[in-house]
Amino acid sequence: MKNHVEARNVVKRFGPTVALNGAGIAIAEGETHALVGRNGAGKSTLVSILTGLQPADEGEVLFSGEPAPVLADRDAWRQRVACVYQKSTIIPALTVAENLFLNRQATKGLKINWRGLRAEARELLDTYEVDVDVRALAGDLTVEQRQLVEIARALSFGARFIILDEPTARLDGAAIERLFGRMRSLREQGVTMMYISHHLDEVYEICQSVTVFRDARHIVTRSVADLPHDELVAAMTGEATVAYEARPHTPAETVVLSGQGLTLGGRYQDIDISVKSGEVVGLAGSASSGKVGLAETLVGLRRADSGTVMVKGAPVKPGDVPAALRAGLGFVPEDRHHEGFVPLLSVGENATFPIARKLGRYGIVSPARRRAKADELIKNLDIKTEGPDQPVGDLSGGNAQKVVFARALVDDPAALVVINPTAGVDVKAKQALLGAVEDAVERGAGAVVVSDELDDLRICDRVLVMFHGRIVKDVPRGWTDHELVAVMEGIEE
Ligand SMILES: Nc1ncnc2c1ncn2[C@@H]1O[C@H](COP(=O)(O)OP(=O)(O)OP(=O)(O)O)[C@@H](O)[C@H]1O
Repeated sequence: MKNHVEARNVVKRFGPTVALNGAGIAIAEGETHALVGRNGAGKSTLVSILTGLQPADEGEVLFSGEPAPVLADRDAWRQRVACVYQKSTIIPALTVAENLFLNRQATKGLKINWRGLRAEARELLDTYEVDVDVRALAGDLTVEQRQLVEIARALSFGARFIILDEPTARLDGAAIERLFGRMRSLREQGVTMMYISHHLDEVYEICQSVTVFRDARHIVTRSVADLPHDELVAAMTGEATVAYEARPHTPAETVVLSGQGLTLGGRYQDIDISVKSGEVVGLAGSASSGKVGLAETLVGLRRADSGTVMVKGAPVKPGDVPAALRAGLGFVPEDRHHEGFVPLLSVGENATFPIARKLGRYGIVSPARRRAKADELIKNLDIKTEGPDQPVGDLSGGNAQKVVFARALVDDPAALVVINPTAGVDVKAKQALLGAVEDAVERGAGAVVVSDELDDLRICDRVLVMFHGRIVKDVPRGWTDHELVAVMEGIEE
């Protein structure tokens, strides 16, 4: 079969870091090809080179056997390749129609023909069966809708190669199935796709072949049918890895975090929740269940219309994150780009932010102490970085997530609230992060784990399942996937 896309012997350096070291990939026409590897392996760097956003230092990129266009020729790139990123390329303050026709508006003379623009946008979305209002602001779309708009936009430029970079990281089970349905039909129409994910079961479900990168190099390319799961993991990590075993906990009687009578219009109603020292409580449910809104209320990112949040028995000022942190909460937010870290600050500054007061006198942080603490966190969470002084914005996605985690743990919180804690982290790093939650719990913290991942919920002593804004069931440890999913989907109570 002909190769639709090829990257050969690509080298890319960022200062002292070699992000790609002679790596390559060959993607056959019409296939869905997975690219997997640990955090920092070089996947996103390859994406930026395959989409013409960055030049390679060495090596070449070919589309259908022809050399890639020069970087400045954006139109030529758009006709060849598009990427649906974790972070959207869509502009939130513009409408869907404007986003679709940015830089190619239907003009009448010098004036933009808005009616024409909307009609064209509607026609385009209809062609690709995307049911989204073209007048809606892109910022108001759900993650799923936004991805569909991005795919339609890519196809409308004539691109027959689409890269999906961790597209399921923020989708619930039903939305993932819809995305896969759409990917299958794109494939039937001959579209070639590259699929990046840390969910290896998805790779087996939706891809025909897989390429593994490790430490900036190409390790193997194989048909998924010929590469069993354990061999795939071994290729990624360079060693045999066993599945994570959740540990038993012994909760104390003391309640460290509770919410009483919490209601937030349109999100959740009449919630009572309490978490003991030494206990892990899960929150599960579909995207509309209210679980994230509830967790965000516990940490002060949202303010409930009524009800109280208490940490260690004392009420916390509603809707006030600093007050929640002072009261003893540590948290990992859903959107690390907005609430998680400050990209221009260093790994050390971000990770030790909550304890800045304690690291130096009179509010001045001693650089030596910050560095020592940061070194410890980098080692414990296995963060791949040049060192504590590197800006977090330069880290790979999964490693940035670990910095957010480090920050949540740094002040020995009485209660930990983590939302989709392992989003974007690799199979081995997941184990390190879940282990870090269990370590904190063994030191006496209580934890709330909000997740779409059943594997994350396995460390929970009980899982509260939410449905349409209410807690419908308190499921003790020992559930099967099928049982929990049935309750989450409201099929079974
Ligand atoms: N702009 C940059 N400046 C400095 N280093 C960078 C930059 N971009 C990437 N890197 C480094 O290059 C390496 C490869 O990163 P890349 O983002 O490609 O990894 P990845 O495989 O996509 O990881 P993840 O699974 O975490 O998303 C990392 O060590 C990262 O820190």
